Parts: sequence; structure tokens; C-alpha cells
Amino acid sequence: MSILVLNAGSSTLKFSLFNGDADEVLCRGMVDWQGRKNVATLKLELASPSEDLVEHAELPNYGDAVSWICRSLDEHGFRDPIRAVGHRVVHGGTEFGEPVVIDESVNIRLQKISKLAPLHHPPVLATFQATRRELRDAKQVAVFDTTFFANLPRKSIVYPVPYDWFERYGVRRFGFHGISHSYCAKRAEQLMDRVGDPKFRLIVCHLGSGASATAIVGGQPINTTMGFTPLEGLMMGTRSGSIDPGILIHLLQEHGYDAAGLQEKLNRHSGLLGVSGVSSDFRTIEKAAANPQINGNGRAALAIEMFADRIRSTIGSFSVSMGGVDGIVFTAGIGENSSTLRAQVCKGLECLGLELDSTQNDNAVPDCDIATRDSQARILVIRTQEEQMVAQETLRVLDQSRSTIRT
Ligand SMILES: Nc1ncnc2c1ncn2[C@@H]1O[C@H](COP(=O)(O)OP(=O)(O)O)[C@@H](O)[C@H]1O
Ligand SMILES: CC(=O)OP(=O)(O)O
Ligand SMILES: [Mg+2]
Repeated sequence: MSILVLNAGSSTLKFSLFNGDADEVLCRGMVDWQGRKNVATLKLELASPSEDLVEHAELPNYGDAVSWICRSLDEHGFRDPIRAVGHRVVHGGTEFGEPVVIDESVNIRLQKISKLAPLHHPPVLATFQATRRELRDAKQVAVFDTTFFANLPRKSIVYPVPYDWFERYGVRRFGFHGISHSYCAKRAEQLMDRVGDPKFRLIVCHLGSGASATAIVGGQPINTTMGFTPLEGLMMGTRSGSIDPGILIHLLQEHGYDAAGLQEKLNRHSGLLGVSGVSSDFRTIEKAAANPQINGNGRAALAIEMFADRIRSTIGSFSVSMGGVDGIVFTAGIGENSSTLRAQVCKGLECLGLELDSTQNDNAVPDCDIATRDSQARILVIRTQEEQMVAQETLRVLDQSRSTIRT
């Protein structure tokens, strides 16, 4: 028996197949739309990189991607029955604190909050449906990005708006990427030999298509950049991150926008894509920034500069609110892979005791430390393991629900 994990991010559907104890990866891969709409690169990692299966195909949606994954696993001999599928679900709202077995009522409750995560919930709901079709006998479990932030201090949850928006409308900060932030925090504690230290001050920068940073003291998050929705905070691939709310009022009043139009522009046409005009995919933007003679107007470089600047400012502000910082972590697609972005973010952080070693940075292979030997605080590059966390939680929930049935 095996466990399949599906991680529907905003630009990728990542998957990993685990053994029944969720402690060994049998196979992994991803469907990556790379900022395009319909065409995806599909990758199944096999025994060695030279054997990897890589296909480019028209794949308009996440449901079709699930079918491709199931077919490819079967064709490559992974035929052990899949007893459970664990899904990373971005928004748990106020309803879902802990992981749950997905049944019709969970499905309906997640549909209700779909508008709060427009880039994530429609895909993940399609993923549930395709899984039910492809793997009829498998139990499905939802593991939430928001769970890690359940105990954020009140001052990090409440917005400075009329208090009855919080009480009547549930307008509050939730925080996202929690599965990744919590994994990276634990991994950083191990790498820095600070396991269980209540004074350990860490900032995790999860920089993928979505991007967020979290300040963590003694393993507990005390603040994070994403809020009511995954639109707040840092600049992202296609999302604006935080902007002056007065802009929205102006566009509504003076330029004929409505809520749907703003939703679309802020979620899908802003951020790195909006500024660069080139792509939402960081690899493409980096190439464009390096070739201004081909790509014209310098907006790709501007987008990267703004992206880095906002991350750097957040590291500064979180460090101050923690009274200093012992380590920062770069993770996710951009954080793990782009040495130039890491270098740009770290420029000027010496004042916080964070000194980057440029050779270590250029040659970084996660998980590693890229700070100089004399740096007072460490700079880590950690490969996030969201799928591993989801697999373990899926197993835990299923074991729990079995023992509840037994008793
Ligand atoms: N080698 C690389 N160098 C720079 N950026 C990269 C590299 N590999 C992936 N990325 C970037 O990472 C981002 C996707 O990150 P990822 O964490 O997979 O996103 P998500 O989970 O939100 O779909 C894209 O912008 C992509 O261009
Ligand atoms: C919450 C979020 O933005 O997730 P992702 O980065 O996977 O799109
Ligand atoms: Mg992701």
C-alpha cells in the first residue's frame, strides 16, 4: 500500500508517492505550467536524473494533470494500491484547524471559501474530483497551510480596521505556506543545533510563485506576511502583495473597475509579471534582465529589484520585532535555486549580522549554510518538503480515524 501526496501550487502540481509508513519516497515529480496557461512540462523523477521522464504537453487543468500522474505512475511500475491521497490545501479558514478526511461536507465547506484563495482552491477542488475518479478506493485527506499559524499573537491577526469587521465578517490574518514554514523551522533548528531552544529567532523566506516570510521564535510563528488571503505581503509571480488600499478605491471610483476585475488584476496580472511584462516565471525574468538589449525596457531588472527589496525590508522589520535574528532561510522554487536573488536580498543585511559568502551562495546545494564563517547569524538554503509533511499528517489522520472507529 502506498500514499500519494498532491501539492497544488499556483503554478505547479507537485506530487510524491510514499510507502505505507510515509517515511520513504518511492517516486516524485511535478507538472509545471511555468507561467503559461495550457502547456505544461511534466516530470517524473526515476532512479537517476538521466532516466527521468520529461514530457511537454497541452494540459489545460489540474484535473488532467492528476490523470497524467496516475497513468505515468502505473506505466512506470508503481502499481502498489494507493490507500490514501494527501492534499496540501492552502486555506483552512476559521473552520479547519487540523487536517481532515475529505468527505462531501468538507468539499462543500472548502468551496465556500474558494474566493479567498482564487489561485488555489478551484485547482485543489478539481484535484479532489480527479482523484476520486482515478483512485476510487483511496481515502483523501486535506492538510492545511493555515494550521501552523493557528496561535499567532492577536496583534498579528487583527487588522487596523473597524473591529467589527473582525467580529462580524471574520476579517483577520491567517498566514499561508505554513506546511513549508514549519518544516523549514524544524530543519533549521537541526542544522543550527538549536532544537527546542525557546530563544531561537528565525525568519523563513518561502519564495516560489507565491511568496511569504515568517518570523518564528522558539518554533512558534509570531508574524507572517500573508494575511486574510494569500494576496497580502511580499511581491509574487502574478500577485501584487501589499499595496495601498487607496489604489483599489480609486480604481473602483474613477476607472470603471468592479470587484471581479480587481480580483483578476491583483491575483493574475500583477507582481513580477505585471512589472516585468515578460513572464511570471522567475527563470524567464532573470534571463530577460540579463539581456536588456533583447528585452528592451529594463522592467525585468526592475521587477527583480522590487521583489528583492520587499523581502529585504521584511527581514529587517521581523528582525527588529524579534530583537535580533539568529538565522534566515531561503526556500521554495526561487529561494532554493536563484543565487542572484539571494545575493540581492542579502545586500545590506550585514547590519543585522547576516553576512553572505558569495562562493558558498553560488555553489549552494540545499540544505546548506551560505553565510561566511564569521557571520553572527546564519543564512540557510533549505529544500522545502511540503509533500513529506502532508504524507505524515495524512497517515496520522487516517490512523486516528481508524482508532476512533475501533473504540
Ligand atoms: N533554477 C531556478 N532558478 C530560478 N528560479 C527558479 C528555478 N527553478 C524554479 N524557479 C522559480 O520558482 C518559481 C516556482 O516556485 P515553486 O515553489 O515551485 O512554486 P509553486 O509551488 O507556487 O507553484 C517560479 O518562478 C520558477 O521560475
Ligand atoms: C499560498 C501560496 O501562495 O502557495 P503557492 O506558492 O504554492 O502558490
Ligand atoms: Mg508551492
